[in-house]
Amino acid sequence: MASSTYMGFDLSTQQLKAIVVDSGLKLLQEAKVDFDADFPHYGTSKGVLTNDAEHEIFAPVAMWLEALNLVLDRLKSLGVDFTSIKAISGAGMQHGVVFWTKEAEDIMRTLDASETLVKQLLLVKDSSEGTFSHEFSPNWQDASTQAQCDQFNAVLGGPEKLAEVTGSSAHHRFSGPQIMSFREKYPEKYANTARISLVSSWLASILLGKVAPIDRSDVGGMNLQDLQSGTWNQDLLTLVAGSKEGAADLHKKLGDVPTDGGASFGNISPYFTTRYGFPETCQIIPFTGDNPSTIIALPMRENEAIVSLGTSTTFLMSTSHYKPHPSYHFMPHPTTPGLYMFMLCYKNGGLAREQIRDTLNLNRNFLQPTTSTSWTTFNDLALSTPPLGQSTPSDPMRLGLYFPRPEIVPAVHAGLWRTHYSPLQNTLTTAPQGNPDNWTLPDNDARAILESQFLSIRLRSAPLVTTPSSHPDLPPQPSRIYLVGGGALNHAITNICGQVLGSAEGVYRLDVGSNACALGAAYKAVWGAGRRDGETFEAFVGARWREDGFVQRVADGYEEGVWERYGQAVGGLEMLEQEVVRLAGVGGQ
Ligand SMILES: Nc1ncnc2c1ncn2[C@@H]1O[C@H](COP(=O)(O)OP(=O)(O)O)[C@@H](O)[C@H]1O
Ligand SMILES: O=C(CO)[C@@H](O)[C@H](O)COP(=O)(O)O
Repeated sequence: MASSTYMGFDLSTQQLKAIVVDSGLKLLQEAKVDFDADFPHYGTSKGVLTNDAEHEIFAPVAMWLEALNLVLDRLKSLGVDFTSIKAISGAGMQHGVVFWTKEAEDIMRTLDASETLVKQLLLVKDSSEGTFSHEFSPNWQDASTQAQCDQFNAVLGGPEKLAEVTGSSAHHRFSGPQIMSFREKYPEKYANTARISLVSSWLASILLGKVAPIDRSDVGGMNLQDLQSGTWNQDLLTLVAGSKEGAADLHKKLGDVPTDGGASFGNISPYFTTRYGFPETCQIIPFTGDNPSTIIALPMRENEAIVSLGTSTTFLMSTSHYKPHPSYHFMPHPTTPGLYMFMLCYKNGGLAREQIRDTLNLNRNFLQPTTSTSWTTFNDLALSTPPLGQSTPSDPMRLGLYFPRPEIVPAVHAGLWRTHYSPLQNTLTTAPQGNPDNWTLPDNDARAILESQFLSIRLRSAPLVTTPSSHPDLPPQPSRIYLVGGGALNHAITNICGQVLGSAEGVYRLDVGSNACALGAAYKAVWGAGRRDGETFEAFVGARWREDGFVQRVADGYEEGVWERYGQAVGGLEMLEQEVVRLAGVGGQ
């Protein structure tokens, strides 16, 4: 009999990825579906659709259904033996919600394995029939819910109080404000909604054949749960539902949240056993958010950090200290009670870097300037430019903010600002504007955008980092930084990340497969199905983890002199942000 294998999914902005590992955590196979490239008929760009007039960003649920069939077909053609898959878990981009009709579970129970999911589950347009009461899922980049966020921030007595209770102040993308906006905009569809899933629990539900509970960690991206007690906050439910009676109904729509992140939801649905050959006993282990799943792709220790360089940039730490603040997020840890995930999230990550790359390529007049996606010019310029554009430490520092989309941190409208900061006088010496003197455009942007992105992380993570225990002589900084996501493949990005943020033991890249969230999900499946009574995720994975095969050191991290110079620049960045918020007005997130 073949030995057991485990599957992990990641349903992210631009792709659905699936991987298979063995019980020793070894990666066996992986496959992906790229939404824009594989499904041009949905008309998405970078995985989403937009309604610019209302700042809405969303994705078609049907596209994800089609992707699930296709990614499994692809694994099959790679030779994956589905009969040995003992358990499945997964990750979904955070905050997005899917609305189910009351007919949904009946329809899911009676699926015909010879037909595709999309054909059988799709909404029957403008009626309550079908599985989904709304054909789209709001995306985390959506910025349409300012009015709802204002009420969220007010209802408990201010953004600080909301952050203390739910782990975050109100954010446009968070599920609570999104559900409230859905009820106000589409009251009939809301009334036709029997259940509400997050993206992660939605994918688990499809595989399970009934609506799966929301995950203990992903619930931290909703602005709805009291994280300390693990219960829905009644004032917030009442706000979203519009009345006290509505709050009880909303509670039913959301369901209860189990506390054990490893306890099986049950067996896989017969649709998948018949169509793909999964065993009837294959377990569905709770699916979590993509960021919580990323922190379990590595056995993280105190004072270590992950920088995830995907469509969004996120900075993640695992900590036992719950210190909520309106400008960042705390969420329950996906596997381990008593631990939390600290997170900073930036909307302008990979796509903002790509925009500078494309301008540079266009400017160099490459053979096919408009279609070149090569990072060579970007990297050469980033690495050949001195830190902060300074020839000597007394020169003004070049600092920029690159926000093609409204930003979360700081919460500000879209825009592009460049300036000079004098560390000696502690002032901005030129007004923030698009094109200042002594700034060679677009060449100087390559280094400046990377510095700006990492300086923002350094500014906001400072309260969380301590003196590395392995290097007690060094100033407070992460002991180690692990990079994951598409941008981690880029050596200019990895080097500049280490120079700005430090990292006593160096900068590492996760070197297993191409996707950390899917890997974390697969590890959770192995743990959920294989743990002994009371065995923690850390102990279980730690016993199977091999540093030499799983991570690679890609940059030095702390460089004496350079790190200190970036320390001065942090003050300049903070000043630039304040000035930009003053000029452009709060409006992002
Ligand atoms: N060599 C590279 N250098 C810089 N960025 C890269 C490189 N390869 C991929 N990327 C970036 O990675 C991003 C996708 O990363 P990924 O982790 O797959 O994202 P997501 O999970 O959000 O779909 C793209 O926006 C792309 O710009
Ligand atoms: O909004 C957040 C976190 O709060 C994003 O991190 C999303 O969870 C999706 O990120 P990608 O993996 O698609 O970059």
